[in-house]
Amino acid sequence: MKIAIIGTGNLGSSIAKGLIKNKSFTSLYLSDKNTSAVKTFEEEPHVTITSDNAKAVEASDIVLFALQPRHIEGVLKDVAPLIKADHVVLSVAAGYEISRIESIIGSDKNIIRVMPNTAISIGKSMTCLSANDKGQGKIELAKNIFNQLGTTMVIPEEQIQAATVICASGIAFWMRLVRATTQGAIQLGFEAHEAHDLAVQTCFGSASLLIESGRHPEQEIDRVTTPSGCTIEGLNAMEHQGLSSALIQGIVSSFEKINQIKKN
Ligand SMILES: NC(=O)C1=CN([C@@H]2O[C@H](COP(=O)(O)OP(=O)(O)OC[C@H]3O[C@@H](n4cnc5c(N)ncnc54)[C@H](O)[C@@H]3O)[C@@H](O)[C@H]2O)C=CC1
Ligand SMILES: O=C(O)[C@@H]1CCC=N1
Repeated sequence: MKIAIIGTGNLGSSIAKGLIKNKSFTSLYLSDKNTSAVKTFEEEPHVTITSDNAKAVEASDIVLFALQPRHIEGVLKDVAPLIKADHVVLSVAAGYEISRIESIIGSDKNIIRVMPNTAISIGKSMTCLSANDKGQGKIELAKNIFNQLGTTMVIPEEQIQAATVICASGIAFWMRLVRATTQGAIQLGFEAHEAHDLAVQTCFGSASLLIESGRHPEQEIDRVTTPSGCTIEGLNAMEHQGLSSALIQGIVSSFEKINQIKKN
């Protein structure tokens, strides 16, 4: 596969790292106005670092646009004449609908919206995919790429905005929970690095329990909350402070922010 990533910032460089780790390409062009984030990859075999988007598009079959929503339109317009019917165009831009991409490069092109997260750099992304009519024929190709970098789910485009919040922004939400646990552990007397290690491994164990058991989180909570014990005391104190409600409100606020981003 000959892949180009246009925009190698936080997410583009994470995807590049995952692809390079997996060696899942015959050619990988990494194009950005500022290539500092991917300089470390320039010695990798079959990887080309460039600031020439057109060159990257012309050299590739799959073009992934990892640009901020406010920048993607200009770049799409620049390279539109170079995008052929055989190209597979992938966009990770939050709130930037397929219809807007089609209005620039045409609805006769293979277009797939991809919503991964930064865990893609270590092959642990939850990636949601949604294609236009022409792109339906390439959805298996996209699944093959992103299933090597984590797990995928094909969803209707109407759900990509929610997937952005749950799966992409979700990394930051879970990181904040880990950080808060670490702060609590420090208050209880652990050194910061010890607190971090305890919090991270417990978080990893919790997620692994759910993945491997297939059980509901509350079933696992019931296995921890000894009657009159410390766990239920802590959980109820958190809920009295609005823990679940705060998380849900944050998710909804994040979703609503994307509506504003769409208007830009
Ligand atoms: N960061 C994340 O965890 C996720 C981000 N996204 C989406 O991915 C997109 C990128 O987000 P980030 O990586 O966080 O942003 P970023 O700002 O870190 O990266 C964007 C890159 O685009 C480059 N760029 C800007 N104009 C360019 C041009 N004309 N030609 C070439 N490169 C150009 C910038 O130099 C920058 O390196 C956004 O649309 C965001 O909504 C989606 C899911 C997760
Ligand atoms: O925060 C943002 O807007 C982007 C989309 C999801 C993660 N980062």
